[in-house]
Amino acid sequence: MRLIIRDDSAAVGDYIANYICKRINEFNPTAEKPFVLGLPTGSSPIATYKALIKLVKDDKLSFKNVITFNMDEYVGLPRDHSESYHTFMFREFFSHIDIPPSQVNILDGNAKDLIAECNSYEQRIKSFGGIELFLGGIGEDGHIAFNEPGSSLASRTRIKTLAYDTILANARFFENDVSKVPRMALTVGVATVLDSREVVVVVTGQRKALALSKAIEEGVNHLWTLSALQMHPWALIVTDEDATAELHVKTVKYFKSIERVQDEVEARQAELRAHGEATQQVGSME
Ligand SMILES: N[C@@H]1[C@@H](O)[C@H](O)[C@@H](COP(=O)(O)O)O[C@@H]1O
Repeated sequence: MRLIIRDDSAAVGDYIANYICKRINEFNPTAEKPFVLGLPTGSSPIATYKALIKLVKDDKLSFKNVITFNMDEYVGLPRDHSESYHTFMFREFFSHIDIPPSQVNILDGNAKDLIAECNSYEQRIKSFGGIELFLGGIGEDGHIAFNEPGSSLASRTRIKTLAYDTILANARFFENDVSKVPRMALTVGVATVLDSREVVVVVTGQRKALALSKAIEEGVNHLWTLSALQMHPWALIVTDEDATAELHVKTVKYFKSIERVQDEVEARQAELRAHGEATQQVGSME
């Protein structure tokens, strides 16, 4: 796992957007071989979405051959409700980029048969050859998507009852009225996220500091489902300084030093390439 620390959430958003841009452009997607991208909602990824929109507007990135799968959606909230994840995604991202709406996949929390909806979502992901890169966010209790504490680390897309802490945290989007927050959601499972070839998680703000330390400094544990990322061969967490508040100083120093050494290796490789010398591909997958 790699941990990248930036000063604030805007810098985190820029870093992740440039990272995703590089991945999509290197993949060189076509209609026959689209790039499959998993996406989250929440306030944390908004800076990333803003930076991605700018890259599209500057002609540095296109979503024409990208297929997206969102992580989760509330159950029973009308699709056009201002706080549904459908509305959120189009308001904050999809309406501002060149993705054909037919390539957007979001769970239908109003489906007549919710179990069938979850199963067909997993099938749809498989039909595209799996997810290339899953971008995720976390809740204060360390949940990824809506995989609340106690979720099976082998879980797949399913119906999930929300933890009371999450309902309280999300009340800010429902006029601070806890009774208006849906009690259930459809969510991809922890195993669905782990199946993707690469996982990138945005963790910003002091509210997430405890979850971050539990997830990366302690063992894999279903009470902090983000910790399952320790089992993934290609995981990256991008965080701001505020969210590192509960980490040991030595943890922060360690990950900063890894980034510094990686930068040095890449600079050296670029220098060698400039001189026409054969080089090996660099890039750390820990
Ligand atoms: N289901 C979503 C999560 O996928 C998201 O990561 C979390 C964090 O939201 P925020 O970024 O607003 O703190 O909110 C909800 O619980």
